[in-house]
Amino acid sequence: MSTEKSTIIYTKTDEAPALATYSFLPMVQAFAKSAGVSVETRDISLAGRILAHFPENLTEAQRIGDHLAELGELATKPEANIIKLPNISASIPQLNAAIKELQDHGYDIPSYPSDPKTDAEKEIKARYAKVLGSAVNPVLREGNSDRRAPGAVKNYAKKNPHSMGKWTAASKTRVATMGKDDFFSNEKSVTVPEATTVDIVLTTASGEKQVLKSGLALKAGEIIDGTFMSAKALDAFLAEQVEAAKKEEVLFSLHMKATMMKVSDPIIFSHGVKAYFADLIAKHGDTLAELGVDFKNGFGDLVSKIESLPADKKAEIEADIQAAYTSGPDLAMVNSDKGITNLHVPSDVIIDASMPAMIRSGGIMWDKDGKEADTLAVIPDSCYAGVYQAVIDFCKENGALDPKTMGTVPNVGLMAQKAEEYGSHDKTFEIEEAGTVSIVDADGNALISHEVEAGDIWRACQAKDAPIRDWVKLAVARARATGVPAIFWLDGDRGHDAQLIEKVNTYLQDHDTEGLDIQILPPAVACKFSVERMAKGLDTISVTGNVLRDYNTDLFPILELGTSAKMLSIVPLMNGGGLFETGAGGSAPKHVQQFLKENYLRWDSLGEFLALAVSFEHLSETTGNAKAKVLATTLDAATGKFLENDKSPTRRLGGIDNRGSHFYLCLYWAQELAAQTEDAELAGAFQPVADALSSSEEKIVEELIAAQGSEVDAGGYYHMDDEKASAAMRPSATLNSILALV
Ligand SMILES: NC(=O)C1=CN([C@@H]2O[C@H](COP(=O)(O)OP(=O)(O)OC[C@H]3O[C@@H](n4cnc5c(N)ncnc54)[C@H](OP(=O)(O)O)[C@@H]3O)[C@@H](O)[C@H]2O)C=CC1
Ligand SMILES: O=C(O)CCC(=O)C(=O)O
Ligand SMILES: [Mg+2]
Repeated sequence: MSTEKSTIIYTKTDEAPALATYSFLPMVQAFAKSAGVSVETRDISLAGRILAHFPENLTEAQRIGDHLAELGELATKPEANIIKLPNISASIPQLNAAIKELQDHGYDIPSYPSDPKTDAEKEIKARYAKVLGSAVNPVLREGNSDRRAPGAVKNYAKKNPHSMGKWTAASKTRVATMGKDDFFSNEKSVTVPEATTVDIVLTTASGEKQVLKSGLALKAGEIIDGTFMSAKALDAFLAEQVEAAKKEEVLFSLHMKATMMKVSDPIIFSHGVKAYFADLIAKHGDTLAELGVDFKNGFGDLVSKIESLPADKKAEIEADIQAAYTSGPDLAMVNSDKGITNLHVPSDVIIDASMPAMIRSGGIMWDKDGKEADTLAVIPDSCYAGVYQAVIDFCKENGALDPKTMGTVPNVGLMAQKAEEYGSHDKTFEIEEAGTVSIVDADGNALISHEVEAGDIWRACQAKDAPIRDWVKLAVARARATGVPAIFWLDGDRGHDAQLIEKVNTYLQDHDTEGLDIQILPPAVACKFSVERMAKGLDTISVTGNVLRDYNTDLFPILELGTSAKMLSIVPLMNGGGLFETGAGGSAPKHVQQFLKENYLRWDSLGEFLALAVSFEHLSETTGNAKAKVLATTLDAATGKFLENDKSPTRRLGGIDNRGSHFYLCLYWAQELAAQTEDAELAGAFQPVADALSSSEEKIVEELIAAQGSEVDAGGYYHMDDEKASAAMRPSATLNSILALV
């Protein structure tokens, strides 16, 4: 064991998790200090990432380093110990809002040039491209994913079940997917035996060769895929679904992952907007082109850009928008009070959370009047759509699942080194001219070729061999540790999965699988199998690729626990370090809105508590710091007590919120530390803290609750003012003074 400095990195992110950090981090730092552990922050918030890319525009005092790049490097080293809170994966509307706020705060950064003309503008756009979409997680995730609901959390959910909507056989909700001419059906995949370098080349009908990407290095044993979605087929499919939703009298809803699939999915989203507003766009095409409306940013781009039109022209378009709403099917709404539809902003409806939330609610979404209605959930590509249909079918047949009795479906996900679709951004292209796209190796051999037409979306993905081996190993380890069946969700009829299945079968032989139940099933079948077991109270590990890792770790937790924020989310880094993600959910923008309006933060930090305990434990193992081990076990015990006593934020003003829940965690943690007998020094140090917190309980809770009820100023949304936000999140003078003594 080395005796290197014990350091944990705690990330500064965005929105609700960032607010929670102002309250929770000082507590963590105070407790960690007693074990000689320093907890340092690094800023990977959207605002921080923007500023890091424009140092020359900023004063010395305004500059911040590229903390994301720094952590990306750290993640490849054995000493890495990083606690990662959810951050914004920005769409262009979010990026623009963050830039505007920073400019208003006196930061001289450039606006986002959506249509760059000069080289300078192109360079700015390229810098912003590094900030857009899911820019953080792929950099840090140098390991595969182990996400599960710990026993204490699962038991808490069984005892305190969240409400579930009713499901009946009469529900008209269903999933629509292409099933042909899409990424699933066109996928071709090969495993390269030796390391090589490939180019992606489009040969147009006239024989001209356009290199779309050159010098893509592949390692020996790496899987590479190529596939495309036909734009014509997509448009025909979407037009049919608009018709179908109207005919079936259900809401039209489109579910994409425009943040993580930041190249392909905004394009698909734009086709969705164009399908719904086809007549409007045909009629006003010239005006919209002049305005530079880009439907990849959603219908909201039109809504904001027509503001600059003369009043009569604007009114004409607005009337035609209303006509579109009247003649088309009702749209699922994101916010019916504000008239924001499912098609307004591509980052508002994110499939991993939107589909489970819809299923949890009994298959309903909300219409323009805020009324519940069944929905046609449009998921164009058919790689994974069948998973949701399988759950819907089950619920229609059997009624809603019951959180009091249902089993759990943890996940082991392949994601290291930008595996699969989530690593495809730099290899995804909207084809400009018909021809053949090929992946050509160093010897000039075409490994994969596709005939494409203009507008088709072509993409390549990679999955490296070492992460796949590691993933199989992790799956076997989890199956062994739990004795629960482990199902690989892989479809031999899909190009990529067929390659993966071969590797899985090979690498399983490296392990002792005697007595374990390990199966390989296509995703929809695996889902049906798992849900049927779940309903009987049985557990089943889902072992999946990167996309289903994302989908399943919201789908099952949202059904089981109400939210994926309560998940334990561990990324054992391949070089020995640990990345501990907090929960599996997003950053819940609506929590911030509520906080600013009424000084009440509903965010549940349970994910942070769980991550912190495993982080201390990992630290104790890698550095031999025995006190860190005591912090870990006492924190786990405190979290158990926290759940038992139900000290999570209540949902109403006047109950304890996020800050109150942090206080209780602190109290229980101090009590556990004082009571343990492993380390007398720690026990002695925390006895007075526990006593002080305990005797001041009433006063502290009163002070925390007294702060609620009125508007609060955090100094910003994307770029908060540390002093103001900290003051707002630490309103109990009594609690602060006790913490100062730790
Ligand atoms: N790892 C990461 O960094 C991730 C980041 N994101 C980012 O988060 C943002 C929003 O994402 P989206 O996927 O829509 O999810 P949300 O953050 O909106 O979460 C969905 C719902 O889950 C519940 N919820 C989530 N977290 C908590 C919590 N800690 N406490 C209580 N309830 C919670 C709430 O549901 P209810 O009100 O029904 O209880 C919430 O409305 C986006 O900017 C996205 O890019 C998203 C996923 C992961
Ligand atoms: O990186 C992102 O954009 C979101 C990540 C996510 O949803 C997940 O990891 O579950
Ligand atoms: Mg997710």
